[in-house]
Amino acid sequence: MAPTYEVPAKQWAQVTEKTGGPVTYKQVDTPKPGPDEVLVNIKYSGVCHTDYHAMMGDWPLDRKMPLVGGHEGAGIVVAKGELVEDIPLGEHVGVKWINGTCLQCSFCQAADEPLCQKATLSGYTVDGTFQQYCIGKAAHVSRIPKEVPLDAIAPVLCAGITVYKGLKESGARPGQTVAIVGAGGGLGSLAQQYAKAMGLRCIAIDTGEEKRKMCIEQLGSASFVDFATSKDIVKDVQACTEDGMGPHAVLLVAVNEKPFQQATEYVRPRGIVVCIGLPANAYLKAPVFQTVVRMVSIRGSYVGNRIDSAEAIEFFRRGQIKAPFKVVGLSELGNVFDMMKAGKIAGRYVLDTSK
Ligand SMILES: NC(=O)c1ccc[n+]([C@@H]2O[C@H](COP(=O)([O-])OP(=O)(O)OC[C@H]3O[C@@H](n4cnc5c(N)ncnc54)[C@H](O)[C@@H]3O)[C@@H](O)[C@H]2O)c1
Ligand SMILES: [Zn+2]
Ligand SMILES: [Zn+2]
Repeated sequence: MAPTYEVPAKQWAQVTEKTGGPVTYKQVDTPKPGPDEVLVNIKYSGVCHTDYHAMMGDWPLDRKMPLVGGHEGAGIVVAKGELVEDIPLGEHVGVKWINGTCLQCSFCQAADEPLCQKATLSGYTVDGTFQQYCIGKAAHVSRIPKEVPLDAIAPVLCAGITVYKGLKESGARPGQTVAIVGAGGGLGSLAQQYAKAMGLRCIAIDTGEEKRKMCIEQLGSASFVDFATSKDIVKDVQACTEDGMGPHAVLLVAVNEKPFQQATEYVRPRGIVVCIGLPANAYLKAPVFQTVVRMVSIRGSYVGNRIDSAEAIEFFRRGQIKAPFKVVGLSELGNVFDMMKAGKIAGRYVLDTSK
């Protein structure tokens, strides 16, 4: 028999009350699931740079306010609506950025649900995972096998899915080289592990000794270029490839505009530049002549669909994804945002919602 759960009327949450923050740790009402929704007791939530952008109002996309952010939530289904038949109470699930979509439009029909115009976004247009109890559409929560630890899988639910999808979009094939720009952060650290599991060689680009060490010694990148000390990024990145012609693909997961202007210069002829990071007010710029005669492609990649999500979790379950993360209490989100703003986080912070 499926277990039953007692759900408290009030719960702890981190709430953004106005653009620019800060977040306030306080008790709020526990939400109730609608007919096609589940209520998830979030045990752990990763902190993605997107959550910081959401608090700051960095993007030309409306969000709810006040807002409970967070979209890397891992937990247990403790209640569900009457239409939910295939998810038993007690199931381990993940709440990701795409909280729900219409399932009817041409994008949803083609399994391109991140492009659904009616998509609801966790921690952005609906309250997210920086709380103890969070709502997800049953059709969109990700199943997490019971043997997978909920703290370590949390960052996979946005960062992992997104870079896994981005690597697919990069067209890079086993044996080829991909540059990861922003390699020391949450997306970047996972990108190196997925790339390695996919048989790719990585050039990590970020700054500082701690991140260099993590990328080379823990995450298995072949080389590291420090963007802050390099005198010529283009030359230095190209020098990391055997023939000096540059990487076959570039994954841009940095939070600054500058590398978005540089990547087309060092990518290999016929290479693909995949834009994933979303710095505020940023533009892409590339020289037309070199882009044409070197046959360079530039594309965007946005989270992943449900099967990308399931595959990203399965890579983790098989033991192929080991990226460093630090666990602190939900009450400490404000400090995590401060470190994030300063670029001081190597890997990911994960919040324990019980503290
Ligand atoms: N497209 C998507 O679907 C998607 C999904 C999730 C996150 N994002 C975005 O991806 C970005 C990264 O998120 P995160 O959580 O990994 O952030 P993070 O703060 O953990 O990491 C960002 C890293 O970029 C590095 N960086 C800054 N300037 C750089 C430069 N000039 N060159 C190289 N590296 C540089 C920083 O040192 C840091 O290590 C954010 O903008 C986030 O909103 C996009
Ligand atoms: Zn749709
Ligand atoms: Zn995210």
